[in-house]
Amino acid sequence: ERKKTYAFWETQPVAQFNDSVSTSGSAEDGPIDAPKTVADVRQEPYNLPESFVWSTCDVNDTKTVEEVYQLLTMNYVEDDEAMFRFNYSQEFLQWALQPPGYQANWVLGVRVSSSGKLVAFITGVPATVRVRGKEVSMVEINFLCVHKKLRAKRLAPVLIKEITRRVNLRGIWQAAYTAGVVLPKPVATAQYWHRSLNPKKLISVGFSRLAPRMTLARTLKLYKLPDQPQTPGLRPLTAQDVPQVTQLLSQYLSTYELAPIFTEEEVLHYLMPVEGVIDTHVVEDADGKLTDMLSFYTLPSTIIGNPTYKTLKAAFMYYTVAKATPLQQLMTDALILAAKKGHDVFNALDIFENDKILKDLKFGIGDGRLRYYLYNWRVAQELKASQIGLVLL
Ligand SMILES: CCCCCCCCCCCCCC(=O)CSCCNC(=O)CCNC(=O)[C@H](O)C(C)(C)COP(=O)(O)OP(=O)(O)OC[C@H]1O[C@@H](n2cnc3c(N)ncnc32)[C@H](O)[C@@H]1OP(=O)(O)O
Ligand SMILES: CN(C)Cc1n[nH]c2ccc(-c3ccc(F)cc3OCCn3ccnc3)cc12
Repeated sequence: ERKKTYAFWETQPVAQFNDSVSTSGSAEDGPIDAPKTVADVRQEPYNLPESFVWSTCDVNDTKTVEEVYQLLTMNYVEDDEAMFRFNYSQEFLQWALQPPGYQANWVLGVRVSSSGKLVAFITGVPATVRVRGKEVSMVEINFLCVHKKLRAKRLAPVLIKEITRRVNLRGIWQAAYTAGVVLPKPVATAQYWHRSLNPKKLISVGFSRLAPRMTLARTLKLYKLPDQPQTPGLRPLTAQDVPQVTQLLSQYLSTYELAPIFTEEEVLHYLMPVEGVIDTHVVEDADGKLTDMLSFYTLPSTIIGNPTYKTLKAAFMYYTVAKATPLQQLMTDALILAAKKGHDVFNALDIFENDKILKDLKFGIGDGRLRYYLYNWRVAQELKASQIGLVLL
């Protein structure tokens, strides 16, 4: 639901709900804040409440990434019924937080001074994002987390202001982020959908329910998939494919109003397969040309309080380009590959052209939405989900 007042967000350079609609309609897209230089940026860190200290977290350090994992696995995002909580793996965090150009001091934690216990976290990674035709250097903000015992103490605004300060010190003034909650002010709202891969487990953990007048046997039959992908020439991405895939992906992403601009180094980092983290396949034709690609990432959820099953293994649709192959066929292969790797469910947003194929591929609509936000960047017009070509982890 939408709050009436946002005491913190009303102080920030973000579009507000009560912003007067530009009558002239000619309002250009652009920064909300007056231009600043690095010299204008506050030099000292923001003050934390007594007994807390800032602590940059090196996720390459085994002990530190374990501490980050423990904080998130117990205190990060839950679904609305508090049945599931995201359980990002340590390998996933190392992948997500160390793309080309990453800044160590943008992986920001808060520790209890006396015990050293990690109790809050927020991260930023660099990204070049095209917004309605304008290329903007940004950070993607993610993994904002405050320990359950420290909630509603206004710690989040301090974390947000401090990471903003650190990013500004590097001459970056915009950010992109997504959230399930409504904040001032979404640039787009996406709906999430789920495709059952292991209906028996999903029903037994309460993720899905047996449809009316459906038996379990009939349900298993409904979601059954072939054991092997169907598209000829489908194979895992290799490093040699990166130049071609960068071309293929960049051309496709340029058709969206909000999308990343990837260098070859970023394509190598974000799409090179990492076991249990990111899976990318390409379609190679008879002449050795790459005509399509599909990718999904693995993000399990803890099943809160279930004695039999501990984890729900979910695949999340990432970047997919269907050029020579019909999108429906390519996505069916993604489902087959995810099922083959033991995923219980395949999640997707109704961004890209996904709304055309979700129903035919037997996705069911989810119980919530993911909102897209920009910091210090006004867009004259909210975007439709189908104009979004950006996936945040
Ligand atoms: C130029 C660079 C700029 C970089 C920065 C860009 C901006 C980046 C922004 C961050 C993007 C993160 C993206 C991301 O990580 C993906 S969204 C996932 C966020 N994390 C979770 O949901 C984990 C579980 N929840 C928690 O850990 C806490 O509830 C959190 C930490 C969420 C809030 O802690 P708390 O103890 O429950 O609350 P207080 O400390 O008392 O603070 C209350 C204030 O926080 C506002 N709030 C609540 N949830 C928020 C959310 N998801 N984004 C932004 N703001 C959020 C809320 O509206 C209120 O402000 P208001 O008074 O105006 O209403
Ligand atoms: C994106 N990234 C920033 C993580 C993140 N934060 N907040 C969120 C709210 C929804 C989704 C989401 C995105 C796509 C999807 F198919 C299902 C989703 O959530 C299901 C509900 N749920 C929440 C937790 N466990 C289950 C992600 C996120």
